This record gives sequence, structure tokens and C-alpha cells, in this order.
Amino acid sequence: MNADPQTIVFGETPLSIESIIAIAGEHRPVQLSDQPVFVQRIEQGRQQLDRHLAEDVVVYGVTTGYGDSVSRSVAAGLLDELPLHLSRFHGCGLGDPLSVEHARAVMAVRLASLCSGYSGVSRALLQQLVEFLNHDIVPVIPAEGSVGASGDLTPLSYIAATLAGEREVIYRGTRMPSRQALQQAGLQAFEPGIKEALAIMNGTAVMTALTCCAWRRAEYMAHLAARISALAVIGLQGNPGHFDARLATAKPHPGQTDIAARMHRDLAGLGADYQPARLQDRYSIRCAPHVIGVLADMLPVFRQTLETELNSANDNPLIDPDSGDVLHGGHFYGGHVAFVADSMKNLVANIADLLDRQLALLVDPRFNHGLPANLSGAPPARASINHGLKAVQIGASAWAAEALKNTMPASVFSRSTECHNQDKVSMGTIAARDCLRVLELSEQVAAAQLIAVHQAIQLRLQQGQLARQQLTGDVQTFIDALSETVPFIDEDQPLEDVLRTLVQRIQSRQWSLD
Ligand SMILES: N[C@@H](Cc1ccc(O)cc1)C(=O)O
Repeated sequence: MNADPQTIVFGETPLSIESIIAIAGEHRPVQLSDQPVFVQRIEQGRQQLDRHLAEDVVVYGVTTGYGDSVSRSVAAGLLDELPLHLSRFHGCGLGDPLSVEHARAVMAVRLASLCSGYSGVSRALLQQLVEFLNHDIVPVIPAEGSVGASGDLTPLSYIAATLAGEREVIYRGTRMPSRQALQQAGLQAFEPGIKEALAIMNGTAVMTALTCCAWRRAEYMAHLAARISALAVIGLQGNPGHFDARLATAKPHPGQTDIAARMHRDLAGLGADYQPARLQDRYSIRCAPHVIGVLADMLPVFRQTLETELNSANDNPLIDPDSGDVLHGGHFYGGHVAFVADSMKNLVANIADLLDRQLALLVDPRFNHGLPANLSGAPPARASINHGLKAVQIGASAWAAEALKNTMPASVFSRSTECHNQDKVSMGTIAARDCLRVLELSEQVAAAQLIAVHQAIQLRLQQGQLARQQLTGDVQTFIDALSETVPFIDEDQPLEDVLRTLVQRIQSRQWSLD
């Protein structure tokens, strides 16, 4: 069915983190499967719900009030109005809006979940989400106000509302009322039928989407940190023997082994005659694979959890597609995602700390084995007025500290809310937002350390303590690419623009590190 190989199809095979990122960031087109099994499954779910309604079965959120108001039954004449009430009373989010990329990821993740066929929603609802993604109509979703268990009710209410032509969206770069964007795109508002607003809102899509985006950045951070650490070894005249494959075999965590191998490969050009300045380097150098490797080892575990969550029915109630039975449960509870985000931010912040410690060694003549103070490249006659990377290091210390400060797990701050119906909640969305913030700060530390390792290597080359042929082809290419952005720092100059460009390059995964 799928003519355009670029198109990502929902309703057939499970989606990966990469497909979510491709939809969110690269605007890959999406479509619903037209396979009869999928079409039937979706139609059946809806018919079964209608049947329950006709038979006066009590279904939570369809014939009852929401949450703790479950014990209130809704008069038959008001049932149709109930869905829009849900999205409307949850229109109380605060904080900055999610970025366009993140809001698109949220829509894609919610669509994946609804396509699992347990939510009893119509194909028309799924199609409206497809249209929003393909026309790039992006709901403005305030980031704050979810406890992450009862789903991401409040932020997801902005999806339910905008599909229905309420609240605001970003369309063609302009913030405007959703109704106006729908009109301009030639689409109709989709007013949710019974259970449909609940199905959109009662799930973990915001935290899952944000954590998928974080996962991709964390993966790049692990590989970049390995490259930076290898360059720090070169700058500090460190000992490449710490990354010997035989050491890795003796403690074979696969992620750690991979990081050590990457570093060892990057150091292979130093040659047999190379003499390190010390027999054993300080831990931020010697143990780099042991710090970065924990993240590298946990990423596959995190991936499995995130992909299970994103392809799951994390809604309530569910409609069993085979029997049609209504299953009342708590799949909107985001405990798994909360744990992934809380853990990932800890591992990423540890890398920021590692890079900041390496930077501290590089700028300090007591530890850097013959490099100038603050790595200043000023000639001796002008050394007294030049300060090299002094302020960049101070900045990196601040960013590392802030990253570390944000590692406090969010999930341990569960609090009872909503009249004690939601008396244990995940706080997974806060964990996911923290994780993204920790990544941003860590990327800033990495940018600072990129300037430092670049400068250290240029100084070693100038001082004749390193020959260009001692750098592998990959390392030469990387240093040359850095030199397009990073100047040799001799005279004092503002480096904000350089740092910002580097952060942007890191976030767009500019350099191929494999
Ligand atoms: N998540 C709740 C539903 C709910 C919806 C809206 C609320 O305001 C509160 C709770 C449940 O399924 O039980």
C-alpha cells in the first residue's frame, strides 16, 4: 500500500524511537494502515463501545464522570457533551509551550498508542491526527501541569482541543486559533465522540515523546563524549593503554567496551614510540569508559522500555478487541517512563561532570603537562593580558553544576491529588522535562570541552609535541571540521557565538561519530 518509502505507516509494525524522531524533527509523512485487520480492529472497537452504550452498560468516562467523579452517572441526554467537557476543564496548563518538534513527537506517540486498537476510538480521530502531522498543524501545549499518572491529562487536552478546532496551534510558522489553521489547511474540526477525548488524554504520550527525544540526544552524547575524551587524552599526553581491548574483555559490559574501543581507535595514531606523561591518568581520563559506558549500557534497556510504552495501549478503560469487554485499569500510570527519564538524566549529568573534570585538567598548568595556563595561545609578550579559556571553564562548571542539581529523581515526589483518586502518581513528565534540561546543559559543557580539546591539540601541534600524522584520519577530519567553527584562541574574545554554534551542531548530530 505504501507508495512513498519515506512514509511512516501506523497500525502495522511497532514504531521505533527513530521513527518518532523522523516524524517529529524531519517531518516525515505518516499514514494509517489500510490493511483489513487494522481497519476491522479499529471499527470493531468503536462498534463494541456503541453496543455497550445501547445495552446501558456502565463504562467509566463514557457514562460516568471523570476520575473521582466515577460514582456520578451521566444523564443519557448529556453523554455527547461529556468529551468536550474533559478537554475544556483540563485547559489549565502553564509554563513554556513544548517546542514544535516535541509537540509533533507527542502527537505521533499518541497516534501509535491509539492505533494499538484497545481504545475504542474512531478511524476519523486517528485520521485527524494524521492530518495534523502531515499539514504540520502543531498544538501549542504548555509543558507544565501533569502528574504523569492519570496520563498526561492536561497537556494532552491541548491535542484533543485543537483537533476539535479549539485553542491555538502553530501553522506555517504563525501562532493562530486552531479553527483558523483548520480552515487554511482545508480541514474540518473533529469533535470527539463518546470516550474519544478521554482516549486522547488518558495516557503517557507527553512523557514518552519527550523521553524518546531525550534518548536520541543521550545516544549522541555518549558517542561524542567518547570522542572528546580521546581528544583530551591527546591534549593531556595521557596513556592510551587504559583503553586496551584486553582490559575491556576482563570486565565486559558491552557499552563500556564499545566506548573504550572507540577511544582506543581514536588514539591509535599516537604510535608505538609514544610516551605518556604519567603511567596512570586521573580518573576523569582513565575511567571515561566506565562513566560514559553506563549510559551506553543502559540505552538499549531504556529503548526497550520506551518502545514498549509507545506502542502500548496506555489508556483507560480499554476495550478488549476480541471479546469487546470493557477493562478498567491503570495503564495511564507512567512509572516506567519516569524511571527511564530519571535514570537517563543521572547518567547524562555524570558525563557532563566527567567532561567538566577533564576541562579542569586541561586548563591548569599543574595538571596539563606543559600547556599554557587557561590554554591561552597568546605569544609570551602578550600573555599577561590574555586569559584563554578561563571564563569558558567557569561557564562549564556552572552548567555541570546545574545539570547535576537537576538529577533529583522526580518520581519520588509522588503526591496524592484529585480527591485522593490519584493518590500515587509517576511524575514522569517532570522527569522527562528535567532529562531534556540536563541534556541541554550537558551539551553546553560538551561545547566548552570541544573548544578546549581543539585548542590543546592546536597548541601541541604548534609546540612540536604532536605531529599531525599522530592523529588518525577520523580524528583529523573531526578536528578540521571543528576548526571551521572554533578559532585558535590567542587574543581574548567573546566565545558565546562559538559555543551556541557548537551546541546547535551537537543537537543536530552534525558530526558522524561511527
Ligand atoms: N485517569 C483517570 C481519568 C481522569 C480523567 C480526568 C480527570 O480530571 C481525572 C481522572 C482514570 O482513568 O481513572
